[in-house]
Parts: sequence; structure tokens; C-alpha cells
Amino acid sequence: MKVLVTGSQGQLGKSIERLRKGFPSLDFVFTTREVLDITNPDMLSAAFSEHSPDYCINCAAYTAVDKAEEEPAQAFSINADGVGFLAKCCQEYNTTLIHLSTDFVFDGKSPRPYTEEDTPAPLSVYGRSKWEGERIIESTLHRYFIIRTSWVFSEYGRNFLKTMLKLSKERDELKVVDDQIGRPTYAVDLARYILELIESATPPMGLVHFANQGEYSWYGFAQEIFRKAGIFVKLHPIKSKDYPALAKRPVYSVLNTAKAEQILGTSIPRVENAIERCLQQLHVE
Ligand SMILES: NC(=O)C1=CN([C@@H]2O[C@H](COP(=O)(O)OP(=O)(O)OC[C@H]3O[C@@H](n4cnc5c(N)ncnc54)[C@H](OP(=O)(O)O)[C@@H]3O)[C@@H](O)[C@H]2O)C=CC1
Ligand SMILES: Cc1cn([C@H]2C[C@H](O)[C@@H](COP(=O)(O)OP(=O)(O)O[C@H]3O[C@@H](C)C(=O)[C@@H](O)[C@H]3O)O2)c(=O)[nH]c1=O
Repeated sequence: MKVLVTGSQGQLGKSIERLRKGFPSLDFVFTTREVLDITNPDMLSAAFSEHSPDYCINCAAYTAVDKAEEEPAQAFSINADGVGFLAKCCQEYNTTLIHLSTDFVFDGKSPRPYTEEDTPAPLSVYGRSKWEGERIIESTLHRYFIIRTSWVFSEYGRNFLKTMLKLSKERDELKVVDDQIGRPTYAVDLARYILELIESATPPMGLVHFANQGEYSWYGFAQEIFRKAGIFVKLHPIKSKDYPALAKRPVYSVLNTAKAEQILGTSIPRVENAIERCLQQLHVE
């Protein structure tokens, strides 16, 4: 089974690469932006023609939520137009596309966890660009998974967990927002889920929500990170209005992951356990 991975230097791409040895039946082609820019149709055609992949995992994305407010064209170019070019190649080569999307497609007004049936209403440029990418896939392809995930952390790249560890070395006190609630997701658990989906040859099931078990505010998530890391830092809960940011974020973006668990018949690990495994990889205990 040939699997083409785009954006392989990001958190998810590197997590997939780390797990590859455990999936010997999968023949991976990992590509970086330099060799396969998804906004470049010629590069995409060449890659699909050379590899004829059975699956394409699209880890390429524009993920700078605040910066996207200032450069919406770049965000849409990657998260919507590039995804459209990729979907066309998948259609031509009969490739199953596994694409990633975000909890930020929702406005946060739901009184209960968001299911795949709920209608998006993004608050930010990033959220709108990701929703546009989803809709392009839905209107182009029959064989796809769009996996919406949230609050991704890992030992790789830039993410909230690593930012907290870094800031704790520089400051004695930190202020973190406690009025945004979501489900943190360890990129390695997400990567494993995706590879198990492919290995099990599960028929494409459209939209699926995936996140680790446990609802947190960013403040609560920070508390848990420091508790597990054995780091003492004075944490102050603050409101989003007191943490100025360009992009508006949903106050509640908890994803309901029942469908994901039902598809593979497995249960997704809890956030606390995922933090421990991530800290072990970072050698922080
Ligand atoms: N991070 C998070 O908290 C969340 C992420 N997601 C989604 O999950 C997916 C994976 O996210 P994550 O791994 O964290 O993302 P990262 O930002 O860590 O990685 C994205 C990768 O895509 C690459 N890339 C950007 N533009 C292109 C392009 N035109 N062609 C090819 N590659 C490109 C980037 O390269 P470069 O560094 O050179 O720009 C980077 O290596 C994304 O779809 C994201 O929207 C969903 C919810 C939460
Ligand atoms: C660093 C820091 C952040 N914060 C707040 C700001 C923000 O509301 C929240 C998280 O900040 P970050 O910038 O790490 O993350 P953010 O860009 O909000 O993360 C989002 O990224 C995109 C890609 C997604 O798809 C989302 O699921 C989500 O993970 O924490 C503090 O309150 N104090 C701090 O010291």
C-alpha cells in the first residue's frame, strides 16, 4: 500500500514518520514543501504520476492562526486552493485522501460536544480557510476522510506544550486563558489512528472527529503539563479579552469523537497519559 505524505516536516508529518516502522505493510513517500508544494499543480501532477499512491495523507497546512488574519490570501492559497489541487490529483489517480481539519471551524456556541453533523461557523480566517478546504474535498471526491482535530501538541515543531515549557524557564509567573475549552490532541496518537485506518482498509467514511479524551481550558492544560513535568511556576487564570490576539477563537470547541472510536473499535487515550508520553520523548519528567 503506497502512502504519500505531504507537509512531512510538521507535527503530524513527523509523528507519522516516527511510527512508520510499526506499519511495515505501508510503503511511505514523505515529501516536504520544497519538493512538493501543494499550491503548485505541476509538482503535484509529477508526484502523483511518479508514485500513483493508494492513500495521500495531507499534513500540509497554514496553521498560524493570528498571522492568517493579516495574510488571508496565503492561508486560503494553502488551506483551500492547494487542497483543491490535491483533491483533483486524488480523483485522477483513484487515491484515497486523508485530510486534516480543525475544531476552529466551529463558533463555540454549542452547549454540547460538536459532532460531524454540526454546521461550521468559523470565527477566524484560519477557520474559514480550513472549512473551505473541507467543502472543496466534499464536492470533488467520493473517497476521503476529513479528520477534524484540536489543540495538537507533540515533541515536534511549535505548540502550546512546548511554549509552556520554554516560558517556564524564562519566567516565574505565567498568565493563561481559562475561558476557552477544548480537547488537546497528541499528534502521535492522531498519527497512529490514521495509520491504523489505512492498515485496516476501512472504507472512506467522510468527516471524523479525533482528539484525546478529556476537556480542558488552556489554563487547565498548562496546569496538567507542569504537574506532569514536575515544574513549579505560578499560573494565573485570565480571560481571553485580557490576552490580546488578532484572531477570535471559539470559547468551546470540544469535539465528540464517538464516530472515530466506533470506526476502529478502539478507545482514544486520555490527555493526561498523552502528556506523559510526550514529556518522556522530550526527556522532561
Ligand atoms: N496544530 C494544531 O493545533 C492543529 C492542527 N490541525 C490541522 O492538522 C494538520 C497538521 O497540523 P500540524 O502538523 O500541527 O501543522 P504544522 O504547522 O506543524 O505543519 C504543517 C506543515 O505543512 C507545511 N506546509 C505549509 N504550506 C505548504 C505547502 N504549500 N506545501 C507543502 N507543505 C506545506 C509546513 O511547512 P513550512 O514549515 O515550511 O511552512 C509544515 O511543515 C493541519 O491540517 C492543521 O490545520 C487541526 C487542529 C489543531
Ligand atoms: C503562550 C500563551 C498562550 N495563551 C493562550 C492564547 C490562546 O488563546 C491559547 C493557545 O495559544 P496557541 O497560540 O498556542 O494556540 P492556537 O493558535 O490558539 O491553537 C490553535 O491552533 C490551530 C492550528 C488549531 O487548529 C486549533 O485547534 C488550536 O490548536 O493560549 C495564554 O493565555 N498565555 C500564554 O502565555
